[in-house]
Amino acid sequence: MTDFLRDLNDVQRSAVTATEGPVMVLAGAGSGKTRVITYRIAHLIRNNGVTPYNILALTFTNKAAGEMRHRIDKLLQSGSASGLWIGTFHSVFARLLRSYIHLIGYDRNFSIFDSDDSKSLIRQSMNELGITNDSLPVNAVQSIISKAKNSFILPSEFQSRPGDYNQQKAAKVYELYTRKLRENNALDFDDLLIKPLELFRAHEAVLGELQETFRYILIDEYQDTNRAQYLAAKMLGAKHRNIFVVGDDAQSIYSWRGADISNILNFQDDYQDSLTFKLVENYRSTGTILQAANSVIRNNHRQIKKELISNRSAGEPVTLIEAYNERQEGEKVAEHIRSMRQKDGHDYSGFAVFYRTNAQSRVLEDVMRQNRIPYRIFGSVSFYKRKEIKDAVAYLRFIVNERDNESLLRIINFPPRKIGDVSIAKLKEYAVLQDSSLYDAIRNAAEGGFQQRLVNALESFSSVIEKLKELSEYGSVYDVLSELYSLTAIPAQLQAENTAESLARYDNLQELLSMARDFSDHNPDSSSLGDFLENISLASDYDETRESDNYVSLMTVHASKGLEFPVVFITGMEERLFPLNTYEQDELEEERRLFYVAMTRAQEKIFLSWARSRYQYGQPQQCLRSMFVTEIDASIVRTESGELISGRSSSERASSSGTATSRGFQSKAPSPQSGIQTPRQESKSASKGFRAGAMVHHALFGPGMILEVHGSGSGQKVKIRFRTAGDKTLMVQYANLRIVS
Ligand SMILES: Nc1ncnc2c1ncn2[C@@H]1O[C@H](COP(=O)(O)OP(=O)(O)OP(=O)(O)O)[C@@H](O)[C@H]1O
Ligand SMILES: [Mg+2]
Repeated sequence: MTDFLRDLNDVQRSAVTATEGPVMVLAGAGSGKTRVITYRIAHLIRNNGVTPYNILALTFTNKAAGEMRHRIDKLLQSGSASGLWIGTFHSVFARLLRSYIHLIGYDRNFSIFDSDDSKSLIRQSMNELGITNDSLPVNAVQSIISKAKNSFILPSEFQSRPGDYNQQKAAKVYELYTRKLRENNALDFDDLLIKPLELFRAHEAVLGELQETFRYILIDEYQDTNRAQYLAAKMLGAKHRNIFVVGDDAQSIYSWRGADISNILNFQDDYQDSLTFKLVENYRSTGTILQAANSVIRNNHRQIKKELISNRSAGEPVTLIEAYNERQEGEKVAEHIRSMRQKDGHDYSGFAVFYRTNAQSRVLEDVMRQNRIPYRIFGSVSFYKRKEIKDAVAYLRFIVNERDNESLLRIINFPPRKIGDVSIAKLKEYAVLQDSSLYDAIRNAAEGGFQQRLVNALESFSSVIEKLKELSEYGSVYDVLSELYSLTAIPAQLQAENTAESLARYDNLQELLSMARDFSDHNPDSSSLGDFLENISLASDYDETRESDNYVSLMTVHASKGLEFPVVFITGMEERLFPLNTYEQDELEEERRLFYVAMTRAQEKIFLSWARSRYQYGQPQQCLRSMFVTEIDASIVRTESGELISGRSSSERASSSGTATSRGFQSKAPSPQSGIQTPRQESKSASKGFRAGAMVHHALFGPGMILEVHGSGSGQKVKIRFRTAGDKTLMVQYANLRIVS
């Protein structure tokens, strides 16, 4: 046994050394689940002599994979982990598909479409089917298709399912969209998960080979796997059955993406002989932080009871920041960062600022900039989603995959070559007539009877492509990209424009060039364009961080999963923001788990902030403090001046006297009860407004949220969760309830 196992507590060590057969670790935040995976891999390699190539480790982000690899290398004190399969489901499966996808009718050089590309293809499909965005929004269709894919329902099956009119229309789009993806030789993100399943089912020999390769499978954040991921893991692990999963049901926050918490609950059913370990000691956070997190998550009904105790001292109380608007909220956050830096000597990198929705980041970002606090923002418009980057990447993608019409259409007239939509439509027709690809039609345009002007423009385009293609055969990614810049003069144009925006875009293109150089330097063996593109396609918003930099991290709560920071600010603690508009109990519980995730990222100190007024939907809205704040044990929460907080805030009092309007009155989707109303008007229509999820106020019990509504008329009863008084069922007729929002 090697020394490093001493860095683990007894249960962790048992989980690490129980290497054979199915094992699950079910444990709360910060209890060392990720650490156990890391050590287990090191143990398999060092102490059990397993070849790294036979180990498959699946993490939630590429960054987590990188860190894990780095730690394993450190534990083994050599490069002996090379060959290890480690990455996200998406990246590992993309790698597998590069080897085998020809067996199910794609070329190995397939493109990976991001969600914008896929939306554009769905829009095209809808157009062709004569379905307008007004009758059925493209976003809705995209989400229906994605859900179907994640549940592993193929178009044919989806079409034969009974469904309402919209479902049926979506089913048609799904079918055409699938066909178009294939024509483009492209996969969307969901395909990266389901194509392997298709492959495994159709080609048992391939599955057998992979089962043999992956003798040990380890999965982090198992609570957030969806059905396709679950099935894939199960199939790959079926032979050796050395499948090791770690997770925390209280941190399941991706059900909107199809994650299925029952995967964790079913593990024991699937593997009757499995071992389960529970880790109860939290090494990350102070006692106070855990007390705060535990007091909140206790309000969820659906959870596996787990114990979590801190092995650290109580530490500092939670500080609640109250601001009059979102700008002051940001200012206060910046002020606390500045003063804590001076007082406690934290680096900027010791601070993280979280928000529930991306829209909140703009003001926070402004404030950081104005206060000269270095920051980095994750998850808004990610680097790779910027127009100039997408344009350059589209060129690269097209060079690799000539059938990628999405990319082709993006670049054919960029920079402008006077090739308009009408010409493109004609070219498409010509391609169909010739039974050729669109690019072949372009190359043969001279024979197609098109105007000479157009033929010339197309020739100038294809000559750029052909030159770059040739260069990509022997040149590095860096060479290809610099040649692209010079042939198209895109950066030069931006520089010449000389506006703040164009210069920022110029800088981004230069950044892409440095990345290409970096990539070529770090991957001398595989510096192919295809690999570079794969890295780009699979980079997620939260992967953009660089270790050495010293900056404050700004990110959504979703992006914070698995991470830890000494000081955490959770902003926008307001009703209808965090928790976000929720009407269903399930959704509220998911919001609460999100809040739990946010709090448990903190090691030393949590700040919660909220604004009494916030600009939303184009106008300032009055806000109520989040019910989640009240759920935290009041004894450990202090105001900025160090006082205990009272159960209700000043604005809640204001609203109960009928002077303030709540943001909640203006809902995004117009409904009979929407529009700005005063609480007084609202209470007149009170009986109509009683619905699960509505916030109400009771003279005696104070604020609460309706969980269930039973009956109607004079017999109507409602079950309400009061913030301080707990759950009560009341008769509407007598309860004198006022609907707050
Ligand atoms: N036995 C231990 N001794 C010292 N430190 C530990 C031990 N176990 C875990 N830690 C530290 O505690 C912190 C939390 O561990 P880790 O990130 O593995 O927890 P986790 O269960 O994966 O958390 P999350 O649920 O948030 O993903 C890390 O900094 C880790 O290094
Ligand atoms: Mg973890």
